Amino acid sequence: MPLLAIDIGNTRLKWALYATTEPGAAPLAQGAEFLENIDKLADGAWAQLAPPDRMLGCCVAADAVKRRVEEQMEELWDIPAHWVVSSGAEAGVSNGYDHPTRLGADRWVAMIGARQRVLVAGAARPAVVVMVGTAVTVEALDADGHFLGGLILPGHGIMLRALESGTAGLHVPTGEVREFPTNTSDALTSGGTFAIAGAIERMVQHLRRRSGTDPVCIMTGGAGWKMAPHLLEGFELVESLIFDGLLVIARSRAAAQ
Ligand SMILES: Nc1ncnc2c1ncn2[C@@H]1O[C@H](COP(=O)(O)OP(=O)(O)O)[C@@H](O)[C@H]1O
Ligand SMILES: CC(C)(COP(=O)(O)O)[C@@H](O)C(=O)NCCC(=O)O
Ligand SMILES: [K+]
Repeated sequence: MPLLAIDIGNTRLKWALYATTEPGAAPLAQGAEFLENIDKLADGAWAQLAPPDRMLGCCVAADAVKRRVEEQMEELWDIPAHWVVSSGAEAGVSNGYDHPTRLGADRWVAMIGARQRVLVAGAARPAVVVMVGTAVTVEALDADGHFLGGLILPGHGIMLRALESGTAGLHVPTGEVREFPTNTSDALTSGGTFAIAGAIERMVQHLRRRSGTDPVCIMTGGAGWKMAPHLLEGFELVESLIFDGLLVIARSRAAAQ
């Protein structure tokens, strides 16, 4: 029962083809495309795939992007596109958002993937789940799998572009992350990195105070590797977190049928 899993963010579409929904299954094939290239998927990366017989995705990009992806699928396969919508509860995670359906589907799916990793590792513990993509999100899950709330902040690229467009003198190449930056490039790169690191550390503190125990810390997203060396807390970098979450959801929905 090959499953095509798709994660559409504001910068890139990531996809992976799985033979089964077993936890930890390695994908048969996977790839990523910038959104400007998604109209070539049917003629390119997807052309040679073993045909999937189901698809499950999450999308936080515009509806027009989602439709373009559905068109690429229709060119090759006769399967419906199923997109996850955040809800009050799914696959063992409950949603504390004021309006559960307004929570970004990528955030919801990542938390469902993280919750499974926490439970597979042993006793139920609270978790901080960080995604570093176009934007950065920092979520708090309690030991019962309840989403307490989360932060949204600009990613590296948006921070730099905002500073460039809002000032006269900040047009410089990318710099290095330094504790004490001594040039404009390093000051900007370090400022962005430590802004994100600071937000993450605060959420870890908040959750530790709220739950009285050390949370599990999990990070994912295209720019996660940039942040990993600069965090005080021990974060596990899990590239496949959204796909893990999509597999959990696919399995739990199939079991409920
Ligand atoms: N090789 C790379 N290709 C694309 N993005 C990269 C790469 N390396 C780092 N990045 C960073 O990752 C971000 C995109 O991450 P991604 O998780 O795909 O974002 P989104 O889910 O918002 O589309 C970019 O904003 C960029 O800063
Ligand atoms: C926060 C996000 C923009 C993150 O998008 P990304 O960086 O993954 O492209 C996305 O999850 C979103 O549009 N969320 C809806 C608003 C919310 O979650 O409250
Ligand atoms: K994303």
